[in-house]
Amino acid sequence: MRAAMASPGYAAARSLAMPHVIPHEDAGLRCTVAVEQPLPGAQAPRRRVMRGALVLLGRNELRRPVLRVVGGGGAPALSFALAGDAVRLFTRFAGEGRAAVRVGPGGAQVLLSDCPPDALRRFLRLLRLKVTAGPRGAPRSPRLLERLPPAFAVISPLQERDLLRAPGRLRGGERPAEVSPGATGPWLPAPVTGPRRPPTRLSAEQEAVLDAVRSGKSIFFTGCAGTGKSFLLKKIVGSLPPKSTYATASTGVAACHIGGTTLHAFAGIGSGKASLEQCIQLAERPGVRQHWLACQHLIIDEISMVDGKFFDRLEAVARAVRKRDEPFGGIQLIICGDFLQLPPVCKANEETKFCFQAKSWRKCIHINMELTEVRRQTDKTFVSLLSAVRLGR
Ligand SMILES: Nc1ncnc2c1ncn2[C@@H]1O[C@H](COP(=O)(O)OP(=O)(O)OP(=O)(O)O)[C@@H](O)[C@H]1O
Repeated sequence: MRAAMASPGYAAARSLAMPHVIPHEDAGLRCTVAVEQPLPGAQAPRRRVMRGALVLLGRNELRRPVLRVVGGGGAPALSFALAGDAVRLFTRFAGEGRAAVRVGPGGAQVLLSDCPPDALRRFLRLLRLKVTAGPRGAPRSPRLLERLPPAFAVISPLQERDLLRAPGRLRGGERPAEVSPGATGPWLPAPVTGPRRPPTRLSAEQEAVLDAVRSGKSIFFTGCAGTGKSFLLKKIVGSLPPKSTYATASTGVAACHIGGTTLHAFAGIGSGKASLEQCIQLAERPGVRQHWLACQHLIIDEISMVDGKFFDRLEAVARAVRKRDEPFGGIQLIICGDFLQLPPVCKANEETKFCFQAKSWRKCIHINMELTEVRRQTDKTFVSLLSAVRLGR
């Protein structure tokens, strides 16, 4: 319940102040939506783009699944009755936060982009299963409804009966299978082949960290080796909008693990040892500046190896380039690492500071959390030995 309340869909629906459309975690998605509707006689479809729209999956008064798109600025919502067999999903790029839903034989398409990939996958799975399990025999001409259906209700969470009604190949597995654009035949995707891995669930303490990230506050979380810091970071990356999220780490190897880049490559200020003015100039180069401006969520893994002075320099550069006075120029920081592991790399006789000793650390980090449950080993004696070594005992 806590996770559902913290979900983007839940928050988005609350902000609409529409108590009857508060979705559970999977039924609402905040993203950019382009609606393309073919016009009779016209060569190009009519296209309408809505940024920051809320996409809801619900049912109308006939209990048929409906996809509703609520744009900003008080524009009327668009609702599409999902016409059973004519619905097609294009999910090849779901991992990059993009997908398309062709809503009926008329060819109208709802294109979703800049979605948190994990939320998008869950939404598509729910849509696929609910449409499959819903009443068969679609209305003859599925259409864009002119008026909101009087009885739009957010669709219920997946229940056992939905799974039982769905074809066997859709029942298990969290991974949405892919339908390539232009594919013919029934809209249902090909079965996922190969051994099915059990779905991985976050532990309660990992879930609490994810909730804190979703609250929008800047967070540092730590934990000894094997507590699932990198595992959780991947989940965090998957829960944030791709266009404004930058996953970085102090080293290339750590960056690879979370599918990101190094913090130095992102920042574009070299070692950061030049004067602040020079660093700002470097960060304002084309190609670097765009990243600084687009970034809303900056993830930094293996923070123990980032020098405190470099962190202070980044913080000052962020405020200057983004022209915002808030700490780190208003970027949400999601920082992870274990200060009892590797320290910052430095030359002989060079003085270094850990990041938590940086002047700007306290004003930048709002929440500190610790993961305590070791997930890599189950042998308790070995885990306590490792813990003693970590603490230098
Ligand atoms: N919730 C979970 N469910 C299943 N497996 C998990 C979970 N959390 C972590 N793991 C597994 O535990 C192992 C250790 O996780 P991970 O490498 O993320 O730890 P870490 O804290 O980053 O370790 P290190 O500090 O050594 O890099 C991995 O094999 C990971 O897949």
